[in-house]
Amino acid sequence: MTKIAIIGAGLIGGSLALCFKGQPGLRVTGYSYRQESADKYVRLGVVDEATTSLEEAVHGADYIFLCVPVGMLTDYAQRISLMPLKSGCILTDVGSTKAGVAAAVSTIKWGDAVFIGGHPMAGSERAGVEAASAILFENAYYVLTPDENTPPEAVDRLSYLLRLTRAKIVHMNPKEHDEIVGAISHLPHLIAAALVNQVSRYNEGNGGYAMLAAGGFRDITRIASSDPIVWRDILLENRVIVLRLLEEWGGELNRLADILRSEDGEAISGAFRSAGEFRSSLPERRKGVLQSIYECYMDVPDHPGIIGKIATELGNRNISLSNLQIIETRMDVPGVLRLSFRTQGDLDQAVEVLEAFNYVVRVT
Ligand SMILES: NC(=O)c1ccc[n+]([C@@H]2O[C@H](COP(=O)([O-])OP(=O)(O)OC[C@H]3O[C@@H](n4cnc5c(N)ncnc54)[C@H](O)[C@@H]3O)[C@@H](O)[C@H]2O)c1
Ligand SMILES: O=C(O)C(=O)C[C@]1(C(=O)O)C=C[C@@H](O)C=C1
Repeated sequence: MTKIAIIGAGLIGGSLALCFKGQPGLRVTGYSYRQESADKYVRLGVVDEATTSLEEAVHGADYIFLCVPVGMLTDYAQRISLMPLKSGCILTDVGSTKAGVAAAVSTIKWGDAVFIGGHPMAGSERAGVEAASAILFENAYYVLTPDENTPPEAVDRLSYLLRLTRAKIVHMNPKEHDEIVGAISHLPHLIAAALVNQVSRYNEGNGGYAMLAAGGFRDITRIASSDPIVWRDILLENRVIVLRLLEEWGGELNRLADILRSEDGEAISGAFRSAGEFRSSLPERRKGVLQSIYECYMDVPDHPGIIGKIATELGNRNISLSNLQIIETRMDVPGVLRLSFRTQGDLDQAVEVLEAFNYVVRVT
């Protein structure tokens, strides 16, 4: 039996555990610092067994996944390095920052064990084992950060195990990782939190802000609900890069303010045009729980029964809607409806049908 120890089976650790549990020849042990959580891991069927003893969790393990907040990773790595480990054991982490941990673990004596940094580029604003999902990583990128001293055989072995996540493994240098992920993940989380807090302050004086907050606000701020401790640690760890990115973000905002001040309509539409072009060129994840969404938006007149009519027309053609949301609707202007589908085929067919009914449809 191959033993996999998951240290902290929250959203990410629990999702990894679900990818491995029940696979032939694999046995998954969860570790939590709290008995209550360890019991929950077993009750929810995320692991085969769970313990609050770190030593017991890592004893005889072939793979150890450190899935705790970034600020605790080095401490856990150090403690584990002092415990008896199985020869050839591979330790890896899932932390959202890579350079700090890589530097810290490079000073640890691992004996026969090997440490390989890792970071699955998938997640959500939810936290805890209840949010874990076996398909979270499907088709996402999974970054590994081996260095020149990492035995290629160990990288191959870890990559082979990770095939069970159905993620796409890529290798990257920790510093480059932190620079890129700082811009595409850490900065956006800060911006989302700042925007929500700004609006929340306005709302204290006038509840209309929360009342009218519709699709646009919700779309850009979903990640503001992310776990406070997880994000405290990520941002503190990558602060040098994030502080520079924030300065550059300030520059972007100043440029936008300038063109607005000078009422330069061409420059404003240019900003949206170039942003839209880059956004549509982003590679899409074709599967997976969080991003298996193929969406279009359509303007709908505020007629009673219009939504039922749209759903019926699609249903009559066997086009399955996975979600339908009214983003905005007022008596005097068309509302916006967001239609979500599980496959590109359903989306394409739906657009064809809706356009045949003369609806204006936009695909994101
Ligand atoms: N949330 C995401 O979208 C995402 C995506 C990729 C990687 N990550 C990384 O994954 C790691 C875990 O994040 P998550 O989103 O699964 O968070 P989570 O809160 O769902 O899970 C964190 C786990 O750490 C444990 N933990 C918390 N405090 C602890 C303490 N004081 N001592 C011991 N264990 C403790 C919790 O019990 C839980 O099992 C982090 O390093 C994070 O950077 C997160
Ligand atoms: O989809 C989300 O909610 C996420 O926050 C996932 C996300 C990201 O920013 O893309 C967050 C942190 C990670 O380390 C990797 C992925």
